[in-house]
Amino acid sequence: MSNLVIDDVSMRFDLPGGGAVQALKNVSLTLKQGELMSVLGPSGCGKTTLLNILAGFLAPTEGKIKLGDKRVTGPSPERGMVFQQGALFEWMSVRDNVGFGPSMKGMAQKQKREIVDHLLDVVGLSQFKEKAVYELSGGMQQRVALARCLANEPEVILMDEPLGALDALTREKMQGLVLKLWKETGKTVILITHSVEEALLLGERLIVMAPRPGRIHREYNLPFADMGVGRDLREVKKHEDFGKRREEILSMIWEMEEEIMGGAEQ
Ligand SMILES: Nc1ncnc2c1ncn2[C@@H]1O[C@H](COP(=O)(O)OP(=O)(O)OP(=O)(O)O)[C@@H](O)[C@H]1O
Repeated sequence: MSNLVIDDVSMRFDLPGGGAVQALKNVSLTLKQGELMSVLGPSGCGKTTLLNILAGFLAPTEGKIKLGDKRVTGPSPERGMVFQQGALFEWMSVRDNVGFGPSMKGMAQKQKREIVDHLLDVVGLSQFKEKAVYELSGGMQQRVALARCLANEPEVILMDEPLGALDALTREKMQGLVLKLWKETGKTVILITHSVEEALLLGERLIVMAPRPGRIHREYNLPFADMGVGRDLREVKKHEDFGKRREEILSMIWEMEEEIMGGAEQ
């Protein structure tokens, strides 16, 4: 069981013209294997910076990240990333995109085919194996991105606004798919979103971050992700507590945004 530990992480960006931005300050958090956490917060509070540090794309200026016993010092297939869009190989078929990681590992053709077929079945794209990525809709492309990430057998899946570019209906379907994959695979998942509803639906833990410096402002443990597995998510949204939490968090973020705007106008 590999816990993901964020241990007193701070990140400062030195600016070329002098000065610095404190993007994160003293962020600490432990995620148990298999936990699903969503991250919300106003623009500039350090969400993407935190995800990039977890992915190993950035080294924190202070503190450390550990996955199990291992310290994170760079990117690795054990921490898979799903971006908003544009991270697929457009000219390759769906099958080759999903099989890319296993190919890089030198996996035998037969085993690779089995893994790819299974994952395309899981994400509902078995009929589209031979299509080129550019022939698919945005929602289908994100299904490919999820399958491609899973093909690397990551322990942790990091998602940066993975559903942000989709229309409302497709987004809702994909939220259901994320819940299904989370439950079926037992992976640890961290998902950044700008949507309060999505964060409530897709976070058994939810953190709200605050800016200047980027830090954890509030943390919630929520029942809605578990409730939503295999269910119509619209039913979950009708839950009385869902509405209450949505209003509470919306007001919290609204106030932070107002403060930022106030600061910017001075
Ligand atoms: N490479 C960089 N150099 C300088 N400043 C940076 C760099 N990357 C991020 N920042 C700054 O760090 C802060 C946090 O940025 P980050 O992109 O992590 O925020 P965010 O919460 O993901 O924002 P958004 O919701 O708008 O995507 C911002 O003030 C941003 O301008």
